[in-house]
Amino acid sequence: MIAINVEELVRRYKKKNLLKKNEEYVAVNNISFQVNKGEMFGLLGPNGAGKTTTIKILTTLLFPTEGTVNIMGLDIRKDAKKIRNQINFTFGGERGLYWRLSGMDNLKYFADLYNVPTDIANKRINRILEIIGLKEWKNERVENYSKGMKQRLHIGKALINDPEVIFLDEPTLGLDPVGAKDLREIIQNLLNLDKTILLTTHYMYEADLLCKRIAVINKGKILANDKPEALKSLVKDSNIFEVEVYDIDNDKINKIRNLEFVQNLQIDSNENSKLLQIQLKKECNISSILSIIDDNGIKAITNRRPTLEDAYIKLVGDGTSD
Ligand SMILES: Nc1ncnc2c1ncn2[C@@H]1O[C@H](COP(=O)(O)OP(=O)(O)OP(=O)(O)O)[C@@H](O)[C@H]1O
Repeated sequence: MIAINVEELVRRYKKKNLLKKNEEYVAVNNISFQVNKGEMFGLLGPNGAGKTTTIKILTTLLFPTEGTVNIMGLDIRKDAKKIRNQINFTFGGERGLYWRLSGMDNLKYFADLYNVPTDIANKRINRILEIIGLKEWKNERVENYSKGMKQRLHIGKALINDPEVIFLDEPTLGLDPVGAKDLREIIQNLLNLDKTILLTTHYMYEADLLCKRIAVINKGKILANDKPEALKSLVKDSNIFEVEVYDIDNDKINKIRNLEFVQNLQIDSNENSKLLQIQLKKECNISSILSIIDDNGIKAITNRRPTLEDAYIKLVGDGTSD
């Protein structure tokens, strides 16, 4: 069964610039995708790609400009109220919880909002506290929770109406590696409860680990929609060459980018160094790269197999062109 069906969805915003009153900005530009019941589906894309706009439409918070959306067979335009009973969502960040209440009282409050009968709510809340690993902390005020615990409570909040479909917008944003790992396990376990999940994330590793299928979205359009393995095969014929240098100027970077066997170049800047991640065709001449950066103080060189992140960079580009 199809849980989420999106067809030719378009969302335009009026531009905020007062001088260009009637100009519109297309945030979601004719996208279509389906998510099967019980599946975890990932929506990946850079800032401003249109992910949050899409989720807001799917959760009935924003009206679509064009196109159709069905959630559990219900039409987003006609059955928004019924849909709201079958879905829930988290929009990351720390807002939306009552910090002066305990975790348990937060959940009780949200159960009330959904009119869950008290006896069912009590059982459900106990179960939720187990799922999100906050049983021992249930009477502690949320203001004393760590960021990871707050995010777990957000997931708990999203389970309070026992929804069929859950939308998670960047659930692990800003968490430390251990907090993020714990949360990923909790999210993974939601599939055992037969939930359908639509997840947005900036972390490729996370999408690769959790999602059965992934749509890569950029500038409002879907560039690819496939299993992680299939996306990775987009870069199976390339090699990733990583060079860490103390510093490098734009001229040299452009010289490397223009080498005929260089498919992509991504730079991660740290305080004391820059990491160049260079996607190379199979047939390449590494020494010509090294001769360009020879005098820049090379700290480290590695050669590695491509990951989902490399496939993503190939699809979305490295941010140098518009
Ligand atoms: N209310 C609004 N009015 C005008 N433009 C908007 C509005 N909300 C979003 N946009 C624009 O629509 C585009 C898509 O935004 P959206 O928030 O959906 O992207 P996103 O993929 O979720 O990005 P991020 O990862 O940064 O959250 C952006 O260019 C954004 O500036």
